[in-house]
Formats: sequence, structure tokens, C-alpha cells
Amino acid sequence: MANFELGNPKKAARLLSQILESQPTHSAQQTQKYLESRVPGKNVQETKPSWFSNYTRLCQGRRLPEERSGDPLRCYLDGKRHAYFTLAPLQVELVHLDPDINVYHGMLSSKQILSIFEEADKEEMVRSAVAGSGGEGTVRDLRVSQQTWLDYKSPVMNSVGRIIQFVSGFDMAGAEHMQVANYGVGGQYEPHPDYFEVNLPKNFEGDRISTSMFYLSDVEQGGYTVFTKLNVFLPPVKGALVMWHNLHRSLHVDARTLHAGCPVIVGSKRIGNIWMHSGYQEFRRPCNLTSDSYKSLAYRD
Ligand SMILES: O=C(O)CCC(=O)C(=O)O
Ligand SMILES: [Fe+2]
Repeated sequence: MANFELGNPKKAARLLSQILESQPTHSAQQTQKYLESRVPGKNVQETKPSWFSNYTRLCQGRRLPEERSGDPLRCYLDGKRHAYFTLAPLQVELVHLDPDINVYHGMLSSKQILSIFEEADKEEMVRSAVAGSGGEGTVRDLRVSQQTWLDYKSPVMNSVGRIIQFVSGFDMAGAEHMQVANYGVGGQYEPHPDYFEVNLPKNFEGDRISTSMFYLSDVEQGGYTVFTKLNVFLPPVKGALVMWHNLHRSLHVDARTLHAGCPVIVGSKRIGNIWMHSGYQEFRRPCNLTSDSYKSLAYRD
């Protein structure tokens, strides 16, 4: 019966006839009649996408061994990016090269984070949604968190805006408000890209060129951010900022940036996301003479 319902009527018929051959009066006769009067179910065997095993492994903090040698990844201090960082250089951790993923440590103090929470408390936290087929928000189990949005008017958010501008070099004219999200135990966001590619929001110019994500808490266990196609996992570190580009310089989407927020196992996780759009940034991140968008073609599912 289960085989029939799961879209395998031939197997169901074979098993039934085996039973009835050896025992013609078996109660399976009823089943045969029942099945003859029904349409078999659809074959719903779930095919897991290629990245799925990487996802669960990375969430446990286990990476595949690297193929390349002479790993260029490193940590360094950068006091030259902007005058703002002359006295307090950026503490940069380059966790992936091409596409670059950088973690900037110690970007927000506990006091600033508390002020952000105070601002967020003035707003209503709502269940996060994901874009549906027509671009409208829908609530799904693949994204379990609460969220709200903060503009850059309050003193603390003004500082946050300046940090993003000086670290990324982008014009804040293209920035969405900061999305403050809170994941409880079991909260997660399954692998997804941050770009839209289709159904671009009308109130911004262009797609999401970059993601800037602040960790606003540590997490006791779980809650890693993982890049399933790049073999990267990041344990949340309170006050750190993660930044990467979702688009190539040519503004084609970079499918290598598929990423996820792994389930929180113990504790809770709070983050602040700022997505920058590609409009107004043509002088900030100009195209190369030749496009490198071919690099991500093989990574499209
Ligand atoms: O929670 C994380 O670590 C990732 C969150 C994320 O990817 C998002 O909100 O778009
Ligand atoms: Fe994301």
C-alpha cells in the first residue's frame, strides 16, 4: 500500500501477487481491489541538492580538507582603508578568497549592541519570511526567526551606517535599513542566496551587491553561518562584522555565495544585516575590463 501511495504501483503489484500466489485467500485480496479503484500517488522521493551534505557537515564545524596548498588566508590589521581606522585599525580575518569573505572583529561594543537592542525593542518584531514565487513574503520552516528593521537616524545606527560605509566603500544611498533578527533554539535559515535576480524590489536600484552582517551575540552552540559551496563555516562572534559581495563586478549574480544560518542548538542568536544595492555604486566598485562571471556558472544548481 505504501509503495502504491508513494508512486511505485509496479512494486506494489509485484509484492501483492507474491502474497496472493502463495496464499490466494489472504486478506491482501481486499488491498488489490482497493488499489484497482485508485490512482497511484506521485513519486515524491526527495532528491537532496548537491550541497546538502556539505550543509549539515559545515554546521557541525567540519570542513572538507582543502585541495589547494599555500593557503593565502590570513588575519591582519588594516589602518589604511579609511581615516576612520587610523587609530583603531580594522582587525581583518580573510576567510575566503575569490569570492572574498572577510570578518572584521570588534566592530561593535557591548554598549552599542545594547543600544541597538533598545532601538529594536521600540519596533515590532515579526516572524521572518522568504520571497515567494511572485516575490511576495511567505512564512516557511526554512527560515525560523523574528526580525525588525532599523533606519540610520538614531545615534547608534548612525555609527553603524558610518562603519558600513567606511569598511565597504559603498554609498549608503543604496543601503536597505538594518534588519535585526533573533533566532531562538532551533531557529535557522536554510541555504539561500541574498540576491533576488528576479522580482527585484521596486524601492531600490539594482540587486543586492553586498551583505554586511553583524553578530550581535555569541551563541553557546550551533548557529554557524556556512557557505555550502565554498567549504566555509563561521561561528558567530559578538561584535564582529562579516562582509561579502553577492554580485560579480559585472553585476551578474555570484552563485558561489549560497549560505545559511545553521540551527541554534543552545542559546539564542542575534544578527544585524545590511544589504547594499548595486545602484549608485558604479564608481565604488567598477567593472573589470573582462567579466569574471563565468567563475560562478558551474555553481548554479
Ligand atoms: O544567520 C545567519 O548566519 C545568516 C543569515 C542570513 O543569511 C540572512 O539573514 O540572509
Ligand atoms: Fe542570507
